[in-house]
Amino acid sequence: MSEKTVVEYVLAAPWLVPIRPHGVLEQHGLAIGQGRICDLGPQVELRARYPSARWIDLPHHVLLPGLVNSHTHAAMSLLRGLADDLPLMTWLEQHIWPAEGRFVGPEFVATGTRLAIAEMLRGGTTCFNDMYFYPEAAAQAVVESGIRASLGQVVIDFPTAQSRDAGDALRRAEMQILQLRDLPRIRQSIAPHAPYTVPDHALREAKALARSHGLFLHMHVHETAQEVENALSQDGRRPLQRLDELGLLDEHFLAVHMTQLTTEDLDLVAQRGLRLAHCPESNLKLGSGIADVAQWQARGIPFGIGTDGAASNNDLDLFGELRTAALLAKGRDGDTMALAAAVALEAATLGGAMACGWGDSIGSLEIGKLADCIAVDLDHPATQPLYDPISQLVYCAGRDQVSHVWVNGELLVNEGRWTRLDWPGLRAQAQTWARRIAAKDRQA
Ligand SMILES: CSC[C@H]1O[C@@H](n2cnc3c(O)ncnc32)[C@H](O)[C@@H]1O
Ligand SMILES: [Zn+2]
Repeated sequence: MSEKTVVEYVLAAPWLVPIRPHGVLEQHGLAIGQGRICDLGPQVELRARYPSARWIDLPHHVLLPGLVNSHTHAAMSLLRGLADDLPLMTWLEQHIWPAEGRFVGPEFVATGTRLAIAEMLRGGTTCFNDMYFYPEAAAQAVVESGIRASLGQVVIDFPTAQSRDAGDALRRAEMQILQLRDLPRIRQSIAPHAPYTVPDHALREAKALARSHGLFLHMHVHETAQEVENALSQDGRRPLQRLDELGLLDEHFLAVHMTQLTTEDLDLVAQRGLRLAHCPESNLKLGSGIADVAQWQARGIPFGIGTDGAASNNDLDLFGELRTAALLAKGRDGDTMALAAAVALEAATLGGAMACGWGDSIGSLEIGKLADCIAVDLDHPATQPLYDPISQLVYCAGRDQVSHVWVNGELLVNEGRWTRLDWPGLRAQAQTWARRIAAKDRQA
């Protein structure tokens, strides 16, 4: 930090989980100034060092980095509950894609993204990695809300609300990258939807575009067994192998889902340095499979945790997702260490930050990092008595216990209430959309 940074306030709590280094610090505080963490240390020392800074006491709370949602389709919050209990391709082809074709446009995306941001912020998510149409409308919602996001420029090779085919989508992406480039708290990716919806030439172009702008690729890969089987019968290769032969796979590639990996696939993922996004609840609900996160860890493959969209999850609750991830891995393998609590929490914070284009700037509470931070109130029957705050956070705390949320040092949730957001107005807009969508759905 520069010598001149002025400490504006100090957050003080009985427990602080910095993520890096591992462990729990007791009676520590964070000094914040100009949107960054300027100091971190025992409260007695911070009091002496910054006698005139505003002191914010959080007497029953644990402070930790804001959670990072490594994969979502924020605007799909408006399609929550529209089609449940279906496998992926039936869900997409018979319900979601027709609904998106009818309703998606900039207004839909702006309202849906605002609704998703409201839900995510209240639940302790300070950054999300999005893949959806009209990212410029999502960007507007991000800027006005104060949250942080990586927004994907979608590439898909069929007619959608926003483009005719993959070539058209790529041309649009190229222009939009420049439009969104300098917006605050926004980074971007190129997001080819999936191996089965984007042809080789467009994947090569997507990679070239990403490279030329220093962006990462964000793609659904090996989500279901059917995806892999279809690719094998149509093309003779597994999708990952095809992506590798096209030169796409490296540390700037975020592969989402990855529930279907052989030993050879896992070796390739590790060799190429891919980053993965684990979305256990969406994978369960769509019956897609269960990712082998123990093998990911055994090979040192970095990963984050994502909710996927609210139309397949059906919530954007990263605390719930964390718990599902930690429990599911143990049940899958009969191994209680398949995903330990502290590892799951690291994936939902630092792992997500690294996977979604934010490098080392967020995801842990360390001096010099951006001040994205949350307080969870442990004075609740669900989290008492207390032996280990990390255990409480992963195995029993609910998102309603998130009391305060700061992004870039700005307080966006104060004692469980949004500071910037107009909830009655937003709820009315979301309900207007729901009436329209339900009316059409009844006609169909
Ligand atoms: C091209 S914008 C994103 C596109 O993806 C669809 N989608 C949502 N969830 C999933 C999923 O789990 N697998 C594949 N595709 C998904 C969404 O409806 C949009 O059309
Ligand atoms: Zn998805």
